[in-house]
Amino acid sequence: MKYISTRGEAPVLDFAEVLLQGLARDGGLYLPESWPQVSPATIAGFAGRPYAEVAFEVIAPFVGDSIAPEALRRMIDASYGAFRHPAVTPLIQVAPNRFVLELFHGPTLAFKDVAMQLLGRLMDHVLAERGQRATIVGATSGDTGGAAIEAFRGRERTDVFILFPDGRVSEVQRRQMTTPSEANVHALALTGNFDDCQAIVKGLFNHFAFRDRVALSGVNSINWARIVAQIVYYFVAGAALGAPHRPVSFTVPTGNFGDIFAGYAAMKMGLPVERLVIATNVNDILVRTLETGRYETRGVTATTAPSMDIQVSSNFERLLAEACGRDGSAVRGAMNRLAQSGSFEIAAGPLADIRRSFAAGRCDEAETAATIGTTWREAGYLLDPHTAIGEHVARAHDRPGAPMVVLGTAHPAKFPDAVEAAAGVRPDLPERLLPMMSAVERQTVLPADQAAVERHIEAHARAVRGTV
Ligand SMILES: Cc1ncc(COP(=O)(O)O)c(C=O)c1O
Ligand SMILES: N[C@@H](CCOP(=O)(O)O)C(=O)O
Repeated sequence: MKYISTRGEAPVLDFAEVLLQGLARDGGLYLPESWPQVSPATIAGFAGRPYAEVAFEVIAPFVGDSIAPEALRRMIDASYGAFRHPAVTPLIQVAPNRFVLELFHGPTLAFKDVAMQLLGRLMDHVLAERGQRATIVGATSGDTGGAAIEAFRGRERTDVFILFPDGRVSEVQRRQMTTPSEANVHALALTGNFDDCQAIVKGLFNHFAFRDRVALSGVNSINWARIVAQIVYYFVAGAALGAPHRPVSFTVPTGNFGDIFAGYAAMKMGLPVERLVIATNVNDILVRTLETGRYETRGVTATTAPSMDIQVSSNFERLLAEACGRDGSAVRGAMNRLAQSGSFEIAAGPLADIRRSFAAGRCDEAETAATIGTTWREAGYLLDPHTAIGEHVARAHDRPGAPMVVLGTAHPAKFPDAVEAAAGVRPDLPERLLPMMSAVERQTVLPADQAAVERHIEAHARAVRGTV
């Protein structure tokens, strides 16, 4: 399998290269040259099979001959063996036609673990085969950071630097990043918002001298391997609910558009999907885009669903590339306008194409709290604020015929204050995570400034390895 950049001007790469590269060198995001197809008979056969077996069948065509099949299978087994639920991503019915797909049974209680547990192992494997090291830099609005640190802590071939917005993540999220004591883990609290952190990460990738000096790699969903691992649970849920014989809809709490793009990929691979519904909080750039055809950034508002406090939604570029027939110059034009003026217009054809597969809805703070409260009282099920946003939007898009799956992206115990205020019950952290709540924290506070981040990373490389 080969990969091409959304902007059409970067080298065509194989899976292992894409895994280590993160962002393409033309500033774009990698996409597979074509979508592997999964036949209806294969989808039907996924029902009831162990998660790891389905994962291997879905992921292997994307990996091609970059990694030996036995090694890939071992890494998949180890990744999902670490989940605390035997089904890995169980489906819970919350209404006659609606289900929550619980994606938070991994080590850090968020859906990020599903991909990150595998990504850590894949990167380590490829680096070891090549005798290389990498510097991983990631931006987080709360969950990617903890999941990445958990996946890479103590690994000898990688240093991991996570940029998070100071004071804008929950205490549990912050402690997952600041309490690991391994020397290769670096939590950087930036005085800005998530979009500032993400812009700095992209800036580091576009500063080629720095990128090459530190052997920069990325773990955000700009890295195609993240998306690949997330495609699996769409097939697992779809098959459990009757696919390929009946279509299924998914509502996805959305920020950086990675998770829902994985659903789009599953659909392109043959999963019958009725609707992909984008659910946002008041940071609703994606809802406005679907309504008006104009992608326009505005200021970020802090909410009780901090991981979705995002305006620049990276993976939308992948969807735009698809809708524009992989026309790199059209995508480059849109991204240049976004950089220059903070907005771009989507032409009528591509917009109609996007609207055929996607719907969208927003959920404000009062609606989030009300949804947590009513779901607890009526269904006895405790939602975290991100999943509650999905549940609220899903209710408005529920249709008879196709079951609706809401992606449960985080465990309520990651956001105990918001959940307690809304439902009147305080969700408990699993016992294994309790020591973290009184452990010593270690973080560096930096301005939201690319040069300051570069200096910090290079100083570390000099101190530890005598290089750079
Ligand atoms: C709990 C939670 N829900 C939803 C999202 C949004 O996912 P995505 O950025 O893939 O759209 C995130 C962050 O990415 C998250 O951490
Ligand atoms: N919500 C995310 C933001 C980063 O998203 P990613 O999927 O691109 O890593 C977070 O919790 O950090």
